[in-house]
Amino acid sequence: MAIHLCSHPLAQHLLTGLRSTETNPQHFRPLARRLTTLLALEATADLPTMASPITTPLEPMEGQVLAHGIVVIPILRAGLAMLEPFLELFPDVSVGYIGLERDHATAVAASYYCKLPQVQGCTTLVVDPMLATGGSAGQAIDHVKAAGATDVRLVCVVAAPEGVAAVEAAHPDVPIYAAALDRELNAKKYICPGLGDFGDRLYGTL
Ligand SMILES: O=P(O)(O)OC[C@H]1O[C@H](OP(=O)(O)OP(=O)(O)O)[C@H](O)[C@@H]1O
Ligand SMILES: O=c1cc[nH]c(=O)[nH]1
Ligand SMILES: [Mg+2]
Repeated sequence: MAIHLCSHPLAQHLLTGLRSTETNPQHFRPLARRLTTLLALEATADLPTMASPITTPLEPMEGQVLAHGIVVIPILRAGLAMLEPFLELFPDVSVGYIGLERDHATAVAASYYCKLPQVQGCTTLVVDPMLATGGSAGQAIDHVKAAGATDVRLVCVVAAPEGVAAVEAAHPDVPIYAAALDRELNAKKYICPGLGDFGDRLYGTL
């Protein structure tokens, strides 16, 4: 499976807080932000750099800067929880938005919004905390590839084996970064043990 799991102990500590029913939206949001910082670093650890001549206060030297632009695309609405840490780490990023919502009965995601920046030549990070059936992530990746993205990465908090398999089958070139690979989907296509509906936990909706 093309999944990279974040091995940092802090990631598991933060994820445990997100999973607990005792965590209300007020505490859920900062936990999600802190965990995303770790995931963002993991998902970008191999970004290419290029030489940049600079002068320190002592002497000239050849520094290194990021070689390509970065695009971040949160899948609305839960993916919004993961945007801010990317903006803090990479202030130059361009941001696109893809709106997708699963039908409560069928769990099939329908698209309701798509606004993408220029993606050609950039590293495009699609961010969505939950990879369940993989329907939402697969559709989002279809959109960004149709816009010309080639280096595409998917960053999630919790993945289900079913979603990983679906993304890997449709987009074998797209690596997945997550904090956990959970056991399975239940009959309603929720991830178990999971953390419930991320969007509802984030925004206090039901
Ligand atoms: O892998 P899938 O089976 O497609 O499920 C994952 C999707 O489900 C959730 O979104 P939801 O449809 O609940 O929308 P929301 O973010 O607006 O709550 C989640 O944020 C993912 O986008
Ligand atoms: O477990 C799940 C599955 C899909 N979406 C969520 O927010 N949680
Ligand atoms: Mg939801």
